[in-house]
Amino acid sequence: MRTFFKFLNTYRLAAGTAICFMLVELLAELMQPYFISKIIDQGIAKHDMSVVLMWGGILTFGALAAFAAGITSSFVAGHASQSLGYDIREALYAKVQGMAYKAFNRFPTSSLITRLTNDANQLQDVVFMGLRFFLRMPLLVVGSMIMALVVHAQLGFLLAVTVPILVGFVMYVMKKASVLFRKVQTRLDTLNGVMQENFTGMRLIRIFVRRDVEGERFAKQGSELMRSSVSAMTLTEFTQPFIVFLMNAGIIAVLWFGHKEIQVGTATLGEVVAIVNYSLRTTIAMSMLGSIVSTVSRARASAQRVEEVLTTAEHEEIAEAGGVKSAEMERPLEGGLSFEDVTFRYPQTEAPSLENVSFRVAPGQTVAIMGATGSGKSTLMQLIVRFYEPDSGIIRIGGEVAGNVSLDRLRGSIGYVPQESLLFTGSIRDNIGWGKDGATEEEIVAAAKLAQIHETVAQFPDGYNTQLGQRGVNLSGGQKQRLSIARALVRRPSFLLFDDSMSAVDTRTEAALLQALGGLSGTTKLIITQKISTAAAADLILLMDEGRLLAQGSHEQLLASDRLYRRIYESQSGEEVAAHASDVH
Ligand SMILES: Nc1ncnc2c1ncn2[C@@H]1O[C@H](COP(=O)(O)OP(=O)(O)OP(=O)(O)O)[C@@H](O)[C@H]1O
Repeated sequence: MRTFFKFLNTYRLAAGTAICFMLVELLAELMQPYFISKIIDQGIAKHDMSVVLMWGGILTFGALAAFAAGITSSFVAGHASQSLGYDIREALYAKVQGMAYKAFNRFPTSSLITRLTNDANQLQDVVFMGLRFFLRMPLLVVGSMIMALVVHAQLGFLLAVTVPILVGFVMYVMKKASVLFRKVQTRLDTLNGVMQENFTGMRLIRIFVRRDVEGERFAKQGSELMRSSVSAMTLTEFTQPFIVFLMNAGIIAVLWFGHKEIQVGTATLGEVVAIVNYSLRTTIAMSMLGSIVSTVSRARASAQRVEEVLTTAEHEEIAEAGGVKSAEMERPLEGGLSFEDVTFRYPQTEAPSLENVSFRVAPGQTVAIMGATGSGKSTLMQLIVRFYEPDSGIIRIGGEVAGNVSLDRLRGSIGYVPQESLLFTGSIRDNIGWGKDGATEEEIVAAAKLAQIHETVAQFPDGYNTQLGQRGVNLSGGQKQRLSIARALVRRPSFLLFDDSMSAVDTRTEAALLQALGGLSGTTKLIITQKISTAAAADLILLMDEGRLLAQGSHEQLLASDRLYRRIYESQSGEEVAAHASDVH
């Protein structure tokens, strides 16, 4: 809650204004039953029209004042709450963007989305409700009690007894509901997670004919969300009828005793009407407490969830303040790369994913990284881009210790092509140009040519303006891979990292691509691959197994010295002969 109040602090002036106008509205409202009692007792009972007109005029003025103050208060409260919602979403977004990769992995994407949308909305709602009703309702209740006691002490006492019992009850419900609403929010996260997986995996679900199974999974999560929502709502909704019931019993008691008091002359009709009126207003205020309880309970759960993200301590180093970068920071890293006895294990993992790995790559060289799945190839790349820091050992990039280079400079010198190509909604030009701020048309076309995708793009009716659907659905796997290669190449980086990102590219295109990359003499290239043909063309091959570097050397050296490499070579050379034969036909 502390973080939430920090956000609220920015709007203390608006909040104060909304509360002041709300108090004017409240005061005008509280005086109304009193004025009505005057009209009845001093005007109607005594047949004095001038008194009726005078108090009637005051009553009308009071009602208009309440109306105007209410609208102003609502307007200011609305503005403050929407702005606060905006601030919370912005802060969450910035936090998530800057979060260290290992911390980011702790929050499922769907949960982060729920926190940025649903939870931020809950906090926005609670501020509006808070400024408009939280203070007004208790004040209306207390004010009505005081006014009832002022109007008639004995009858007012009835109201004064009922209210504290109800307040105690409401507090109890609020505590219970908070726990239940936290459960609702977690269930919503899970449901969003299932939805996200379902929509992104739509093709797979259809091909595997898993629609029924996935439908059931969705229905199961949906019904769990419904069940926990129902139990939370039941608790809060039960409070309202209970409050109304008790208050109505109080009103009956006021009417009963009021009737007796009027008979013996210790109370007037106007006084009884005023007390009933105050009781009715208290009933309305108390029954609104039900929805206040539910809003506060949800907001408490949401505030905790927002706080969890905002107080995450692990973040990447902050980008240079105000975007002002010195020439030194801007200067790209150039040269080779080395690992010196590097060991790394993922957080909460026992076995190291990289163990005592050492190798050296000269500037401009091409390195092929091979190994079985899970042998640590991608991990090695994640350490180069500093998603994680090594537990021991040193990584040098461009002659500098990677950990000492600013992230902006380090990553600005790298072109990275991920295992799964991820494209954005927009044109092909936008997607390639995304790799470099202000990339020119020539740079985009040159990158596309290098990535062997230019001819394909040129054949599209809209060329580089072709719009890509969500995640590039209207492209083939190989086309997507080549586009994401072009996106990395447009940066003209000093280092290129390919994380098994040519798997969907056919052999002939891959050969052309590798030849084109060979021409980038100033760029150091690291290519994770399963193909001997790619490895054979590299200056250095790293053969990985269970996080260790089994062997390293050129194709010829490894053929001569390493049994595993020879086995892979032999198993693939048959395939290559077959592939070559099919190319010829
Ligand atoms: N985020 C993570 N948290 C914990 N362990 C991980 C994480 N990512 C990978 N690992 C583990 O680290 C080891 C190396 O994984 P890595 O992804 O580097 O393998 P890889 O050689 O690239 O495999 P593949 O060829 O299948 O992509 C594996 O045992 C894997 O289970």
